[in-house]
Amino acid sequence: MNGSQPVLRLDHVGFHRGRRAVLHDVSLGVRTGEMTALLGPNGAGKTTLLRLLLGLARPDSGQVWLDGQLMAHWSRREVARRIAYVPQGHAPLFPYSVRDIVGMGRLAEAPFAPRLRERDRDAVAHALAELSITHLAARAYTELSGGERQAVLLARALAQGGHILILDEPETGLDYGQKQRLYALLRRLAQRGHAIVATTHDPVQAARIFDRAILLRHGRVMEDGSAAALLVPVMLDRLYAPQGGSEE
Ligand SMILES: Nc1ncnc2c1ncn2[C@@H]1O[C@H](COP(=O)(O)OP(=O)(O)OP(=O)(O)O)[C@@H](O)[C@H]1O
Repeated sequence: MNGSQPVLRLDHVGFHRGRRAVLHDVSLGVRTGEMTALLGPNGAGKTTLLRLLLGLARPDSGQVWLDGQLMAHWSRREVARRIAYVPQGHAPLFPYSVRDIVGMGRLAEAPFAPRLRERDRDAVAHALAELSITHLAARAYTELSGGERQAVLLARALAQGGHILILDEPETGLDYGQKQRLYALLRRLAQRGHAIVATTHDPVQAARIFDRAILLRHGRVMEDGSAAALLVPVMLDRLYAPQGGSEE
């Protein structure tokens, strides 16, 4: 863990779905140069927490801070310039080309431009090359395999720029080699000064790859600390013990 100020922070955040509390008093900070894994059993609140970090949901109590300002004070476009998101299993209805999908990452920079400018095209080419998928540029996204799609969504996030990258279960559907390349890429981005946050259901890999782990259970932060220290069998047994119908 590094000692820098968090670029993204939840401060005593609570969130409800209808009358049910989904997150309770969650406080955490995300720092540049750091890879943070978010783990917890199904329904623990990981995706909800990501939505709050992305500014897509507003907390019922507490505050979300982005680059030292309340999230609510940033416009959607300003947020998109700072935070890129790689969602899970994204399947558009229309067969856009890979180049078009990655180009959509440039919309926050040039929302009204009729077509991509030269520097947008350069950013797209650079992102495709970084993910080693330049050869897929003209292919229809809808005709790609799951792993290829995941690489395209990552390229879109890279083309978008910004210093915070949030990923929802990014290793889903990837084979062993693709996973290793994904983790190496995330590490390179962290070393270049990105803050990386990813949910994962793979604690064994997360212990090896991530700097930090936040363990979420019943909508509360159970532990927050070094991934290697926290992601050990005794802790994982506690984290993934049957949740039952009520909170402990
Ligand atoms: N649209 C919704 N309406 C009502 N409740 C919801 C909705 N989305 C999620 N929930 C509930 O909020 C809680 C947290 O869900 P969330 O999707 O954040 O969990 P998660 O940790 O991401 O789970 P998973 O690992 O299964 O993806 C769950 O109890 C879920 O049933």
